[in-house]
Amino acid sequence: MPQLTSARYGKDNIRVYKVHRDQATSVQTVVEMTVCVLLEGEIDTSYTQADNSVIVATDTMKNTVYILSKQHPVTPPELFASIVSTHFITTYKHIHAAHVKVVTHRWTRMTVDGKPHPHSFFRDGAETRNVEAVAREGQGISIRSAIAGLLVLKSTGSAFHDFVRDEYTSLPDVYDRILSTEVDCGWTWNTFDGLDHVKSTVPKFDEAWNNARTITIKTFATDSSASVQNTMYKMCDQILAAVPAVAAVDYSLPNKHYFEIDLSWHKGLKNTGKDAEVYAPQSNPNGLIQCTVTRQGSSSKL
Ligand SMILES: O=c1[nH]c(=O)c2[nH]c(=O)[nH]c2[nH]1
Repeated sequence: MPQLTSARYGKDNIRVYKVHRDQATSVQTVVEMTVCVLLEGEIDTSYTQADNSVIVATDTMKNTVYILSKQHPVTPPELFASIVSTHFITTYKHIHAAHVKVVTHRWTRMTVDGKPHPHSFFRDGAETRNVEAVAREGQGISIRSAIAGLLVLKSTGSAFHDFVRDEYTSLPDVYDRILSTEVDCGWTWNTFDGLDHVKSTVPKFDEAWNNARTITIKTFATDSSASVQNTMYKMCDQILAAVPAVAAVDYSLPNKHYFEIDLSWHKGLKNTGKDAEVYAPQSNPNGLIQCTVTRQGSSSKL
């Protein structure tokens, strides 16, 4: 007999734009986000017995996201994701968990003639602010906040040497290399009792995002990097110290390689080692280095 061992469904890629118009100043502020809602609960019969009576239509989920966007603040995203996920577990008795992911895209205010423009914005990069909230009946709300898609590069200040060397190894020790990665940095909050607990934490969410972003950028730039592994661990350590309400910090960093090009075959042109100036950026394969760091004495293990 087959057995349904896990079931979750919902609406992905719900795109929402919300504008706030300040009547007094005529300054407008915009938020654009992409939302995913996935529900769990007593929905097995919809899969096993064609019982649609337990299905909240994914179209209804989309409508709900629009309506809640109108009725509530959409920032900080930690609050909005908690509002949406709590809505689903409190509105439908048979829905016991709601996973809500909110990806906020950048619309940065333009500066025109040295002044912030009241209603014009530009997309300054593919970086997004991501939040995943899971409201689970009787178990509160768990939230992971993240920075994703932040592309960074340093042209020196990074080395990689003294790694395992055996008959499979061809990579030379490098004492000065280019380091580039697309940052995916997440921080998981101590579990919230419920929506009121999230509401009382609102001022901390933007502060944590700012701290994580500043620490990531500053450490990337200033660390004399021995490896991606060591540099990312230093970032985690500082974020844990800066944000006490966070239980764990995680990074996933692709190592975007830039290879030297030997041009000596062309009239003895010197372009390797200390003479290297022109490099070949690589798309693949790439290293992928990940870690999660928690506080000492915490029970969670890697
Ligand atoms: O920082 C690095 N970590 C590695 O594990 C690794 N492996 C590799 O080939 N280059 C690098 N660089």
